[in-house]
Formats: sequence, structure tokens, C-alpha cells
Amino acid sequence: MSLFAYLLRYRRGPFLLAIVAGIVSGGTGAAFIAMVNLALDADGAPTVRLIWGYVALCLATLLTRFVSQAMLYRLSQAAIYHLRRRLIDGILGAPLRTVEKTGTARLYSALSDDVVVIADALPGLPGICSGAAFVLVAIAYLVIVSPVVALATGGTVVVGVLLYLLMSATGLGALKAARREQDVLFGHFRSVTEGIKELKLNRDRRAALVEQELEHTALAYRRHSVVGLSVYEGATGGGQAVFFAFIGLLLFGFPAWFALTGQTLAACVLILLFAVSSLQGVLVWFPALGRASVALATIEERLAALKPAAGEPAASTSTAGPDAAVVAAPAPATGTSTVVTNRFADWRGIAFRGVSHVYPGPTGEEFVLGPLDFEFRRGEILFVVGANGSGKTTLAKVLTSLYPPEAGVIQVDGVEVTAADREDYRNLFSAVFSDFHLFDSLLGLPADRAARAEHYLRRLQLDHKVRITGDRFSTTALSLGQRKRLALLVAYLEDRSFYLFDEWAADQDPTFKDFFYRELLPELRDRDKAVVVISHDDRYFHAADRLVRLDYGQIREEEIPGGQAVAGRPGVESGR
Ligand SMILES: Nc1ncnc2c1ncn2[C@@H]1O[C@H](COP(=O)(O)OP(=O)(O)OP(=O)(O)O)[C@@H](O)[C@H]1O
Repeated sequence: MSLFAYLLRYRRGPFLLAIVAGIVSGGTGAAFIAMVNLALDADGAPTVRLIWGYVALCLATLLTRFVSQAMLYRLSQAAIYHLRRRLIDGILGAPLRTVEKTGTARLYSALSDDVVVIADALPGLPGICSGAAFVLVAIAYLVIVSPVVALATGGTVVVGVLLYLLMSATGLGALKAARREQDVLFGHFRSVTEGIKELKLNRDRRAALVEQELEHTALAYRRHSVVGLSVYEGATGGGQAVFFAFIGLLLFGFPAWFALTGQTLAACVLILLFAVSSLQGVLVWFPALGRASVALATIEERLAALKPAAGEPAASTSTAGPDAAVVAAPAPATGTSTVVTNRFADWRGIAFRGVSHVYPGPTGEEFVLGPLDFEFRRGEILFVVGANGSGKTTLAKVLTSLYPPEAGVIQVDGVEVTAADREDYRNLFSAVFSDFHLFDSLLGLPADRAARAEHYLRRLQLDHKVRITGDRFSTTALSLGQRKRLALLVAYLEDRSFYLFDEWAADQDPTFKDFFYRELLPELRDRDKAVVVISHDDRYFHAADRLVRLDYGQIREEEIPGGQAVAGRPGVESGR
């Protein structure tokens, strides 16, 4: 979609106003030249009408230029917000697999760079419109002064524009290539920021990343950008050269061919010189517009790729349905509450019926989870164990429907979870994944969050490190184990009916590990929660009510080591 079409769709009124103001400004600018010619013809005795006309034209030119420019600046800032919002909504609404496949580097590059490139180019639009209007009005005036010069000028404009379009097409290709390199470059930037520790510890790796990967991509980006922008510059110069050649022809050829008087010639040349400078003001924006159209095409491409599949509703950014039959969900910005229902709130059993998920491998081999037939029950602690890469995290993502099943169905108390109620289904879960993200605020959590958070801070032995100020944690700069405890606190505050912990205890000290398996998990079960614990802690397998092992994507129920004794129930020893 072209930049013009996007702006017409997005803010038709202000955009058209800005364009019309730009056109009027160009028209008045050209009329200004005509006025100068008339003043020169007046031989030092201008009429009062001429003087007032001159003043009015000056004011009109300045005012319309200001209006046009101001509107476009407003529009460009609004467009930044609008495009970023669309991208954010697109990312939040897209299936997790799609986001994973697109990659954070490409999304970040669109969010940060493409949007700004578009906004930077927009203020050039009024200049383009006023320049084009100037040239048209100038030609119209030339028709009065000398029809033959007007006709030749029109022909020159057509030749100049065609030459420009021809040359700029090559430039656009190079700019597209530069844009592709930019995605790779952002990937390297991520490696630098996220791999900073590993890079600092290894000089060779650091040098290889910078000299081979980063520099290679940065140079390719620079090469394509320079070619693209230079070709645009060349096209701009070409357009101007055609005009200068025409003025030369006008000066040295036309008087002999068409018997033009000196006065007519002077008027025509004056108009054309102004037209050339106006044209220069137009063409100078074209490289920026070229980059902006590539950026807009990239954003549209990303949005199209993020679009959920047919029948799959996009995740809403405003209606997180909590896990209760009817609960008051907080609306923090206003302090009011909205009542949201979850159709699965009173669930007892979640069943997989032939559920499977496939990761295609880069060289054809694939990892297949399932097909699985299995039931998860409320009020039960289920351990999921298995070797690295056996599919435990993938199972967690399918269970929470972050990956909707590619085959088979998930049923809640016998009712199939369809795309339409996936949001309700997902909102049954509180999960702490092994690659969890810790938000630094409690926004979006139930209304009594602050008081309950204080309680859990003490329970999780974090009260000496973290305070809750307003709705924010005083700090999240903590050890990994402490950050995981804060993530657990957030999960507690969500107070959903299904808890999922992906190797949560792996980074806890022995005392707290013991506390987690022996007290926290049984407490959740006693509160009628379903609990799935992905764990390698075989010393605590006895804390499970049921235990399943994953083996190359296949599930197998196993005897719990230590017999029937269950942690938190009478007779269980600490840390067995
Ligand atoms: N995003 C992905 N794209 C492609 N393949 C993936 C992806 N994530 C995981 N896999 C593959 O799926 C398989 C199962 O991965 P999964 O993360 O579920 O294992 P896991 O049992 O949780 O392992 P671990 O104990 O190491 O955490 C692995 O072979 C892995 O290579």
C-alpha cells in the first residue's frame, strides 16, 4: 500500500487538508512570481491594488505553508503511534508460533526503525504538493506569456518525470535490499546486548561477531543504502538537468526559432528558474519517501504474517477473563471494575484427545509431540518428567493452548475448546515458564493485589529485598532464584485454577526447594487448584499425586517413587 493510500485511510480529513493547503501554498507561490512580473512591468508606478495583492499573496503563501506543515507534523506523530499500536496489537493477537517464527529482531526492527522512517518522510508531502502546484500554475501563467514556451515546458516536465521514475526504480530495489539487511543487523544487535557476558569473556567470539557477522551485515546495509539513496539523488539531478537544459534551449535557441521578445524571454526564464528551485524542493524529499514506502511495505508484510489463521480470534488487549464464574476484574486506569465471566471457571477435568504438535526441523527432521490422550484433574499435583528435549515445555505450551493443537482436541469437562473460547481457556492458567518474563508492575491483577502481595513477599522471603510501591516492585534487579520467586508471587496473585511450573525449583536453594515441594504445592492442591510441575528433581517426585514421563514426545504414566506417601500429607519426611 502506498504512503498516500495509507494516510488517506488513516486520517483522511487532516491529510487532505494538509495536501490542499500545500497545493494552495504552491499556487500562491507561482502567482507571486506573476505579481513580480506585473510589478516590474509597472515601471515604478504600481497601483494600490497591486500592492495589496502582493501583501495578500505573501500572507496566503505563508499561512497555507504553515497550516500544511503543522498538519503533517501532527499527522506524522499520530502515524507513529498508530503504526506501533497496530504492530503491538498484531503481535499480541498472533499465535505464539507465528511470533516465534517471525523472530524478535524483525519485529523490533519494524517497531523501532520502520515506523520512524515513515514519520520522518511525511513532512515532505506538503512541499511536494506545493512544488507540483507551483509548476502547474507556472505553466498556466506561461500559457498567457508564451503558449509555445508553455507547451515546451509541459513536455520537459513529462520527460523529467519519466526519467526520474525510471532511475528511481533501481534505487527502490537497493533500498529494499538494505531493509532486508537491517533485520539481520537487528539480530546481531540483540546478540550484542543479550550475549554481553559471553562476549566479554571471550575475545575471539567478540571479534568474530563484530568483524565477521556485524561488520559484514553493516557494510552490506551501508552499500545498499548508499546505492539506493545515490540513485535517488542521481534521479533528482537528472530531473533538474532536463530543466536546466530546457532553460538553455530557451535562452539560446527559442529567440531565433520563435521570434520571442527580450521581455517575454525574461519573464519565461524568471518563472522557470523559480520552477526549478521549487522542483528541487520536491525532489529532495523523494529518497526519504522511497525509504518510507519500503518501510510501510515491510510493516504491512509483518502485519499480514502475524494475522491469526482463519477462525482463530486475535487475543484481545482489553478483556483478560480471569478464572472465576463471575469476578470483578480491575481496570487500573480508572479504578473501576468490569465484570468478566469465564465459561470454564468451574471445570474439573481437562482432557487431551489425540492432541499433537509438530516442530518442523530445518533439514526435514521434525519433533512430534503426541498424539496424546490424557487427562488433567483439578485438586491434583501432576509431575511431568523426562530427558532434555523430550517435549515437556512443548506439552506445557499445548496444555495452556499457547500452541493450539495441530491435531486432536482439548476438552474441558467433555466440552471441546474451540477457537472462540480459547481466551477463556487460557485464562484458567497461571504459569511460570523456565524463560519467564517478570513485569515490574502488578497492573492487570485482581483488585486486592497490593495487600496480598505484601503477604506473599513475606512468605516467599523476599520482604527484605522488595517492596511494593503503588503497583510496582521497588526492584527486579535480583538473583535468578529471587526473580523466580517474584514470578511465583505474581502467579499467586492471579489466583487461577490451574498452576503450571516449568522447572521453577531448579534455581532455588535446598531450603526453599523443600518449602516449594513440601508446602507450597500441597497448599495449592488443598485450595482445589490443578498443579502441573515440570521437574528434574527426582528427590521430590514423591510429592506428586501422579507422575508422567515424556519420551520423544510420547507420554507414559509411571509409579510414583516412594509409594503412596505424598508430600504435605501426614507421614511425609522433608527432602526425601
Ligand atoms: N521453537 C522451536 N522450534 C523448533 N523446534 C523446537 C522449538 N522449541 C523446541 N523445539 C524442539 O522440540 C523438542 C522438545 O523441546 P522442549 O523444549 O519441549 O523439551 P523439554 O523436554 O522441555 O526440554 P528441557 O528439559 O531441556 O527443557 C526439542 O527437540 C526441541 O529441539
